[in-house]
Parts: sequence; C-alpha cells; structure tokens
Amino acid sequence: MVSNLPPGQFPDSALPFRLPLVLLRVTSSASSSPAIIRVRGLSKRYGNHTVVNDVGFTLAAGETLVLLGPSGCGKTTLLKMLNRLIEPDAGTVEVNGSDIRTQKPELLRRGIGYVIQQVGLLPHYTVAENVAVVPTLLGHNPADISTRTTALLTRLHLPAERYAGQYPSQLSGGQQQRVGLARALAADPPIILMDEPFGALDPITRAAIRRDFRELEELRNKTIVLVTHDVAEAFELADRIALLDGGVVQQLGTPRELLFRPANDFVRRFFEAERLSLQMQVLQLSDLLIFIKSTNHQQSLASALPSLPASATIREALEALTRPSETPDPQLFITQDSVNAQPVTLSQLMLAFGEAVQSIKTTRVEE
Ligand SMILES: Nc1ncnc2c1ncn2[C@@H]1O[C@H](COP(=O)(O)OP(=O)(O)OP(=O)(O)O)[C@@H](O)[C@H]1O
Repeated sequence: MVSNLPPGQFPDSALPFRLPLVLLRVTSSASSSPAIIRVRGLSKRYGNHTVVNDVGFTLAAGETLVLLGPSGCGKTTLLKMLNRLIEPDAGTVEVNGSDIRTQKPELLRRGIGYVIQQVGLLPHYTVAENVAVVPTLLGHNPADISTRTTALLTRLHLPAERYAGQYPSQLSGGQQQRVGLARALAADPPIILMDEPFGALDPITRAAIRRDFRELEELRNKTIVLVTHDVAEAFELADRIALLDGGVVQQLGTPRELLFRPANDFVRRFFEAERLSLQMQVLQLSDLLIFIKSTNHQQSLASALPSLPASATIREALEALTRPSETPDPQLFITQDSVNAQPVTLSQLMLAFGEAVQSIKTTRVEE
C-alpha cells in the first residue's frame, strides 16, 4: 500500500513503519526500462598496465551514468570504448542489443553524440556549420537542419541571429562548450557520451551550464554517460554513478547508495571530505517529513510563505530559508500535493536533517 504513494506522502496508519521507509529509499536503484547499452567484461591494457579491468554495466534508456574517480583511473578509456575510439582487449559493448563491433566505427559514432572538454569545434566553420556537421553527414534535409540548429542555439542561450555566423575563435570558452553540446544534440542521437564537458570552465559558467544541462528538454530522454572527477557534479547530474579506481568499478549505484551504503573503504573515503554537503544534496524534504513535528497552521499562511515541493533537496530548502529575512527563524511550506502542506522552520529543518542522517546510519548498524 505504502509503495503506491508518491514520494513524501505517508498515510497516518504507516507512522510506526516510517523509519524503514527512509532506508528503502536508499536502496532503490536503477529503472526497469529496457537496456540500451550493455557492457560486459570490458578490459584494456597498455603494456603491463591494465587501465580498465573487467567492467560491466547495463544502462536503461534515458538514464544518466556518471563515471567518477581519481585522475588516471580509466574513465576516459572506458568512455572511448563505448564508441570505438578505443578498441578493448576483452569484453563486449552492445548498443540496442547489437555488438558495436558489427558496425563501422564512423557510422556508429554518427549515432552517438560526443562532447569533450576541448570542445573540438572546426575553426574554419561557423557556429551553425559546426552544429550541422553530423546531420549533414547523415543526409538530413537542409531546412530541417537549419530549424533545429536555430532552436538548439536559442535554447542554449546563443541566439542564432547573433551567433550562428560567428567563428569559434570569436566565442568564450563557455559559449564554445554550449556549441559543442548543440553539435552533439543536432542529429538527435539517443545516446550522448561526455568527457569532462564542463571541466575547462570557471565555476560560475560551469554552474550555469550544468543548470542548463539539467533543464534542457533535448537531453531529457537521452541516455548519457558522463565522465567527471568532480564529486558534486556527479551527484548533481547522475541517476547512477560508477566509481572507479585502478580501472576497477568499486561501486555502481545511485548517489544515495554510494553515500549511505559504501561498498568498501575506498568508496567511503572518496566522499568523506564532502559528506555533509552531499547528504544535503541527496536527501529530500520528503525524507524529513516524518521527523518534523506537525503543527496546526492556518491555511491562509500558506500563501504568505515560500513553498517547496517535497521532492526538493535539503540544500534547496536551506538556500530558501537562509535568504536575508526579518524573521529570526524563517519558515517555508513543504507542499506534498494540492491539499497537504507542512510548515517547517529553519531550526526544525536542521534538527530533522540530523535525525534523518542518524536514522539511516542507525538502521545500517542494526542490520
Ligand atoms: N594510449 C595510451 N598509452 C599508454 N597509456 C595510456 C594511454 N591512454 C591512457 N593511458 C593510461 O591509462 C590510464 C587511464 O587513463 P584515462 O585517460 O582513461 O584516465 P582518466 O580516469 O580519464 O584520467 P583523467 O581524469 O586524468 O582524465 C592512465 O594511467 C593513462 O596514463
């Protein structure tokens, strides 16, 4: 019965069983959609050095998998084996059920978007010509290419009337990166591979492009494999993370699973320095509802206070609650549906956050 409810909504009768629900959410994993990428036993050696060692995973359509790990752990090598830029020594990659070795590498790559840190725009092509490269190679209708190019550039904050005719050297690094993203999306491939796509950008541009990335309609249904060594970026963008060390996947799971159920000491240590901030990014208001004391409130107050959905993260709630305010203990409403709204003050939220984290830890120890 409880599992049929949307996240964050619990019937009163479920009260005594609320604690295990927090745990259940930690263990919930990948989607059950059909696999679009299936990797088995993938290995690559250079001389005596095994840089990717027996890696396997299955990716559902629409999923974003982040390959995370320290420098030199094999992320780029693994990514490049997915579009045959590097051939493995062992193992297989299947895309939509067929072994990629049965396709010519250049044909395979036209069907898989690829975004890299160095962007790799063609310097003597205009922005519009760069975006149009793959659809042109695929023989798409020129009018359709032009319409899509204009739409993509506009969506990525590069209005075509201003930027379409410019050359890459006339653009900033962030603008070039946006053109790189538009180019990867131009032929509407179902799969996009991204290698440190935001790595060369300053923190503000990086945050802005990451926000666009999350909100971009064109990316919504794509299956994405993204390489990064930035933990916060991985947690922000991933459905699942494959954390690598020495070419071996140390753990593959949701950000919650890696944070709250680390498979080994390497995984635990990897997130240690940013643990608090990651917990605030991973836990949602819905996880805290059971720890917030219900108070009677006037419905009329709801419209006067800021509100956030129960799916908002603790970080988003803290951002909302710590804006300059006249009130010593500001509050907001957590909206669960059109009828139910739970008021919470900043101090209640902090207390509930502490209790939620503690309860997850406690439940683990008791297992
Ligand atoms: N062509 C090559 N010849 C020999 N060694 C290589 C080659 N390409 C990569 N390596 C080695 O393989 C290991 C993994 O490299 P890879 O670029 O996949 O790591 P990475 O995790 O992407 O690192 P980074 O985050 O620094 O980009 C490194 O030790 C690297 O030196």
